[in-house]
Amino acid sequence: MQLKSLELHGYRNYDTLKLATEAGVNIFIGPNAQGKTNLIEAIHVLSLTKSHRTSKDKELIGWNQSTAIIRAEMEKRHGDVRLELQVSAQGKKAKINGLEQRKLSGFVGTLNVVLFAPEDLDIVKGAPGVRRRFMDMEIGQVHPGYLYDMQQYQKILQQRNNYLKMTDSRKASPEMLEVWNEQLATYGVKMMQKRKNFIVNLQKWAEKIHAGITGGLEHLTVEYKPSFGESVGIDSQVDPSLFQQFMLKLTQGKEQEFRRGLTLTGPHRDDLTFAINGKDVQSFGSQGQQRTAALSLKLAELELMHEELGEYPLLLLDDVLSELDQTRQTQLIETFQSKVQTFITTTGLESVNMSRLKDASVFHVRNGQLLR
Ligand SMILES: Nc1ncnc2c1ncn2[C@@H]1O[C@H](COP(=O)(O)OP(=O)(O)OP(=O)(O)O)[C@@H](O)[C@H]1O
Repeated sequence: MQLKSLELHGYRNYDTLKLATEAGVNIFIGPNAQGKTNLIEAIHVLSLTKSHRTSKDKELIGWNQSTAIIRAEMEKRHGDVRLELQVSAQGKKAKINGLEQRKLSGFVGTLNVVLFAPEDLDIVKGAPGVRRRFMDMEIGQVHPGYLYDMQQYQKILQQRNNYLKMTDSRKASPEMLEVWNEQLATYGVKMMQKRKNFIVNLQKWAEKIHAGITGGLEHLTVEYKPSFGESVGIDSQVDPSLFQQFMLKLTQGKEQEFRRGLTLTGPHRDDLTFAINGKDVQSFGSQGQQRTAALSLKLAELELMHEELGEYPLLLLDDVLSELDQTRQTQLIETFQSKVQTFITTTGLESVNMSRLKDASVFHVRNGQLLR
């Protein structure tokens, strides 16, 4: 797929921007704090309706503005599509080809992106919550139904946790808990099976890509570590035995859960592990190995989405080229430039291996304005 144009109104430091984008590599260059990341973020928000930098939507709205508008024209395998997302204090409104979408989940996944930013190092290095968010964002792009299951799961989890916190275990209603447990296990098992499926497929590509980048020296493995149930299947139907295990865990852990006021089992406590040549990357990997592992994961996602969607998503590289040595940059650029529309931000072209770029368009960013 390809973004043909991008239009911003009242978005962060862009009052009005109309940009015709190129099919190949688009480079946004400029000093710090000019609006390079804001542009990448706007494309990401149009894809997922969420920023990768903040969970507070109001931060996206330009100061002294009441609404931020992102519009784009894109070319997809099945034809051209116009997208519009409005963000205001009242919430978000999304339109596809001028038609307002009743649910945002129906909008997510029209434009697909893979973003690689410096903070993605945390997927390997950071806390488990970062890895769960990574899985959720990526699966949600390709399977909007997953987002629905996740939202339902979180809603029930919140209600159940409130109940655990507020209620004396001796006075708790077994009927109420039973209803929550059943709902939690139903949505939770669906999430676990989708996550497992995603990681199994991602691993296949990540291993190959990582070996390519490291000249065959490093063998990367990624494993899904659910909070229980070692043998999670990848079926789309709810696995009855996993459902029963989940129910049993919830029932058996009841006393402890009341004591702590928390649900202690389920996908909200899942994790991922990464190993290079059999050694845990989080504990033993160098900074460079951790960064390369994160990059391999992101590049694997491009291939995975291509398999699922029949076309490549956009690749957004925010301030990461300078972090990679020339060999890794070359590998990255050469692998994808002819098949994936790419957006790169950088403070200077000296850190980009320009000799390897075929048809790159360079835009200079200054204080929320663009010059070609
Ligand atoms: N809601 C907003 N309204 C107006 N301006 C904003 C808003 N949010 C951020 N900014 C401004 O946007 C600028 C930051 O832009 P951005 O994060 O895109 O920088 P950048 O060009 O990527 O810089 P760096 O190279 O440091 O990463 C800052 O000047 C900031 O004050």
